[in-house]
Amino acid sequence: MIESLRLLHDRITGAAPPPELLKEMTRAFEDLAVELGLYAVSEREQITGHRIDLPGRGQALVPVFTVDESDDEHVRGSVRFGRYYLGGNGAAHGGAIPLVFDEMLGRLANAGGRPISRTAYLRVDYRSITPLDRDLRAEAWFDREEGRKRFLRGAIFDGETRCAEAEGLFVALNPGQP
Ligand SMILES: CCCCCCCC/C=C\CCCCCCCC(=O)SCCNC(=O)CCNC(=O)[C@H](O)C(C)(C)COP(=O)(O)OP(=O)(O)OC[C@H]1O[C@@H](n2cnc3c(N)ncnc32)[C@H](O)[C@@H]1OP(=O)(O)O
Repeated sequence: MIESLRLLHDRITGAAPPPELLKEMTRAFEDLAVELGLYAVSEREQITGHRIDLPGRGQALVPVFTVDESDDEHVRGSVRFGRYYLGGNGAAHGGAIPLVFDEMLGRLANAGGRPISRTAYLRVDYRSITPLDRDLRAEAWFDREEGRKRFLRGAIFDGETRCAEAEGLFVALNPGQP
């Protein structure tokens, strides 16, 4: 379902259907929303975002980061920004790129049985445009750890071109901290 939703996001962004079809589709979306509303659950019970076995954890917010290899200190994989993430002129939106870094760095920060941490800051440097519809190489790694503070870094490449890089601080939560 989430795969279909991602495709739909891309197609909606890239289409200009005639007004009659737009009306028809809008009604169909509204009907779906009403039907899904009948099955609303709490955050704990929801499926999206909680299925670590599914691409993108089964959520449609963040472009899917596919892991090729990983250990407790590094992760290497690929990411592809579809049309939905267009900023302008073929380049990914500057807000979509930190989404991917937060996901990659955040997942790594919490990997290896470490206690859950939250992002305290995320700094992103945009080195070159990040093109849409291309498989980009993405990497994240642990820089250092100081008590509850975990400093991680990451980068996204298009071939040899460094598109963007990030540094994040993740702070391990104290017991009972939301
Ligand atoms: C995580 C969810 C898990 C869900 C599980 C689903 C299963 C899937 C598994 C995995 C997928 C995960 C993939 C996604 C990951 C995404 C993660 C996010 O995006 S989290 C949302 C955005 N972040 C917030 O909402 C934080 C809001 N802020 C806070 O809650 C607090 O400020 C927090 C926890 C960051 C720190 O607060 P304090 O009260 O616990 O601790 P203090 O004493 O303030 O800081 C501790 C140390 O850190 C430094 N520090 C804190 N913030 C700093 C900052 N912004 N810059 C520099 N230093 C900072 C402080 O100076 C202090 O350092 P000194 O010990 O004195 O050396």
